[in-house]
Amino acid sequence: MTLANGLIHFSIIDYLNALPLNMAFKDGLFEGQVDLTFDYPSQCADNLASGRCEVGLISSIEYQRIANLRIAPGICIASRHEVRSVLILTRKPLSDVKTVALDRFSRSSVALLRILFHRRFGFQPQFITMTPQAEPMLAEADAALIIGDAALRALPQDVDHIDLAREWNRDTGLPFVFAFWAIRRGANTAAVCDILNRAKAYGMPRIATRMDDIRARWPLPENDILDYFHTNIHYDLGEPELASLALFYRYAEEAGLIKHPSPPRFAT
Ligand SMILES: C=C(O[C@@H]1C=C(C(=O)O)C=C[C@H]1O)C(=O)O
Repeated sequence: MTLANGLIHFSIIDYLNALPLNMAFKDGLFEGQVDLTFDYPSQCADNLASGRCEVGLISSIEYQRIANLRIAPGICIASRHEVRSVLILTRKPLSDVKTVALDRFSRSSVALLRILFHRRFGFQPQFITMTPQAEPMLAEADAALIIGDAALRALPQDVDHIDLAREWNRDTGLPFVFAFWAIRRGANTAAVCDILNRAKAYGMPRIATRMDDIRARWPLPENDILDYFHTNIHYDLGEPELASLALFYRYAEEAGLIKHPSPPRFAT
């Protein structure tokens, strides 16, 4: 489905972690070719599923829930050790947690948390889904899952912070792939991949030169922002990331979160 005006419709995450991938879109590099919607991860996936967009930056788990997608090769939002922005805040050891408030904008991290409970403890706590705000979440539940920009804000320090990428890496030795670009069947995949590759090459080298603008929107210390992009998050989808995705999908199936997983298929 190409929209009536001939533009390709992209649904894009607007968290700090997506900036290296979306800066070129924001700077208008593809004006006249693309139509943009900025949304939360869960909504990007829903837009792709419903056909409201042709290309979405979506939670990796959603690839298994939406038919006929192709993944843009070589690009993802992933973390090797600590991601810093996908956190379980908890007052109790996880084995004692009975209720978890889930960030309503997440899908991959929700699946990752459920896999962690399934594999480590063999039970699922009760879940409620909430807007990501630590205090109200922790007033309702023993633990809270918070992702993205909300996890980078000041958080209560009198609770434990568990970094989900670190937990995954401890258990598997692998990075974790939170999100990637997925393209609906019928879209011009060559044109889309060209845009996405150009956007990826454009964003990262400009992060350091845009620091004032970035800090106006995300008021964090400059070094924290640079560390986040250089140490916590990475954007290359290669062999370790593919191995990780295969394991993530297998565990998700074992935990009853998805049906038999299809292997990742890439756009050409
Ligand atoms: C690393 C992150 O990855 C995110 C986590 C997602 C999810 O849990 O579904 C989706 C997109 C990414 O923005 C983050 O938000 O901090």
